[in-house]
Amino acid sequence: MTLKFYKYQGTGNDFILADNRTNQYSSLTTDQIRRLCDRRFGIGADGLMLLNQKAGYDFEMKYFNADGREGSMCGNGGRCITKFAYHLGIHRIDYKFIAVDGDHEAEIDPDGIVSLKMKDVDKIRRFHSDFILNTGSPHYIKPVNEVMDIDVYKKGRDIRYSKDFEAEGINVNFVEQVTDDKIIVRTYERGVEDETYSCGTGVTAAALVYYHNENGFNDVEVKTLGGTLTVEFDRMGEEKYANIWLCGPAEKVFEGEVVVK
Ligand SMILES: N[C@H](CCC[C@H](N)C(=O)O)C(=O)O
Repeated sequence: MTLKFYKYQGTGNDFILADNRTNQYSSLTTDQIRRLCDRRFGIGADGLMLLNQKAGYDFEMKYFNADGREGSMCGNGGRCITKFAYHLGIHRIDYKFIAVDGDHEAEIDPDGIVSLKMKDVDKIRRFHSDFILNTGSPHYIKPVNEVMDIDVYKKGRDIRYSKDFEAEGINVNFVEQVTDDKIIVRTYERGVEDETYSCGTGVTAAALVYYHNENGFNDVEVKTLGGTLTVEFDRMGEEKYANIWLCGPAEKVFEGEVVVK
């Protein structure tokens, strides 16, 4: 099969996208997706997404991690696929799409910034001196000093493959607070099994945890290795977070065709 693909990135979290509205790519296998995402044998990406047709929605987002397996929600992916939908001619003021964790809304600013509404969060678990929560994907949040000096691959891997998380896996975020409304996040991603330049659901999780700690923000600027995102949300009483929006750039990098064997 020949795959017509589009490469996108959102703060350095990069994806292969394909228009699957006629189901022509639905038969892609785990091995084929893993190979396409491989940075030496393939196009190279943190994940692959299919844009599917879905009644009642502008589109459906089907997301696969770089290991070829279907992942849980991807925040940067959701922002990139919205831009992709726009480029395919699906023009809306308010996009409505469905992903693995349910319904999402998204908007594209005149300056190209894409904002994505994330699912509500109603539980943040304490785990020793760290935190665990699900923002569409499961996240482990570890507060640290000097996040740039951390060996994210090694330390992230140790947590991800520890007894508590080995079976299901978890995404591990190391977070440094810079000022009252600014944090830096570095993420070890499950399914990529490496550090990525940015993880949207991880950035969202980190922003919520810092509010949960009553540091008082509801509009948090988050720096990642690949750029800056903002997270806006309302805290509705104890441990209930709603109207969570993840905002930042999402750009097409190139497009092409590849023969998939
Ligand atoms: N990069 C993604 C997270 C992908 C989730 C995936 N790593 C999984 O746990 O299935 C993001 O921007 O939110």
